[in-house]
Amino acid sequence: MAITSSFYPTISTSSPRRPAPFPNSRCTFATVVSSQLSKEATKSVEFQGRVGFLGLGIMGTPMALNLIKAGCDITVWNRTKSKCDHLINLGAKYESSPAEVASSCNVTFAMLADPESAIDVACGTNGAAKGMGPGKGYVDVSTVDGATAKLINKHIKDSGALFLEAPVSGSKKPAEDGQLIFLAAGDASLYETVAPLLDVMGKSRFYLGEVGNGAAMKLVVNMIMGSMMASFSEGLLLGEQVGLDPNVLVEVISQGAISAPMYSVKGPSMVKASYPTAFPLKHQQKDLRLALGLAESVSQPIPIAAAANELYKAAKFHGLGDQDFSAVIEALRGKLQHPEH
Ligand SMILES: NC(=O)C1=CN([C@@H]2O[C@H](COP(=O)(O)OP(=O)(O)OC[C@H]3O[C@@H](n4cnc5c(N)ncnc54)[C@H](OP(=O)(O)O)[C@@H]3O)[C@@H](O)[C@H]2O)C=CC1
Ligand SMILES: O=CCCC(=O)O
Repeated sequence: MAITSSFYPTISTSSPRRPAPFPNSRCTFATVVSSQLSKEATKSVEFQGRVGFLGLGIMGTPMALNLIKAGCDITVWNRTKSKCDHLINLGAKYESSPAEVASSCNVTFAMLADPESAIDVACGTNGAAKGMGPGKGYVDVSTVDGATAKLINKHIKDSGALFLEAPVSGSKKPAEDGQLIFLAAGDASLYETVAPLLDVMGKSRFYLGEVGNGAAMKLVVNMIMGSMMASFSEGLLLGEQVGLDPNVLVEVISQGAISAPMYSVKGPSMVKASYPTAFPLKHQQKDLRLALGLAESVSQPIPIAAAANELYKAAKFHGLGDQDFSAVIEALRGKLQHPEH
């Protein structure tokens, strides 16, 4: 059924059965692919078709794994092939390029690092667009800017296929638990088709209308998150300097109006100067950079985010890019200097 509303949030972990969109596909649904997986599977999927997954990093791996657990017929590709091995051992197929994955699948998801890699994987030589065509769909769940999403949309649409951007809110643990929040925009019929797959990987999904709106929503959310973490870092260090117990400070914050899961989850590790990577700092800085571009496009001042971005840049310059974004606190300890100083 065509979707006419430009904005409607839905919260769902299951979908009604609908006619098979890909009648010739080899996918079965609601089947468990191995006895090893059957113990872990928490959701099954009502989706008939072969599903491609490009990009098996911190997020892509657990997202694809949840699709396998739910009984999907998955084909994977990753730039570093060794990262495919675990999923291949669990039943995933492998193709040696994004184009071949797209060619062999009905819908293909992509979870890439940044705009450059998202464009290269979708539109480059042997990119997914080369394997796309009528009846297929491409869903980019990477965090990119609107211009990138629109460029990829054009390449995919030029092939006759459908396109959806669907960046996610939620980090490594929600990805593992199938608790992500999808911020989707683009072809409404593709959104309907892949809804059962989004419901396997996530706890909720929002359809936001035209391509670019998903990226904008994601960048605004992550701009706020980056500033919150920078501000939290300042508070922890100021408290430390005036002799407060940082663990008590974290507890006080958790009981008040500014309580946030992020502070309760990350705070105790930050107090120990430990930053196990869930959301790499380099990606948070990328999102602040992209949010600054978004703000520039409408002449909206965002001075807090701009200041926070400088901290993340300094932390990245000093080699903390692959650590968790909570390592931004190190840029405030007085030991790191900004690269331009
Ligand atoms: N981690 C998190 O908490 C969240 C991340 N995101 C967003 O999701 C996306 C992925 O994040 P995450 O999984 O953490 O990132 P990772 O850095 O763990 O993974 C990045 C992926 O992109 C691939 N990649 C990077 N550069 C290229 C390239 N030039 N060509 C082809 N592939 C490339 C990597 O391949 P290879 O293995 O070969 O390096 C890897 O598969 C990012 O846009 C991020 O902002 C969104 C929500 C939460
Ligand atoms: O883009 C990363 C978001 C991380 C989160 O929502 O916790």
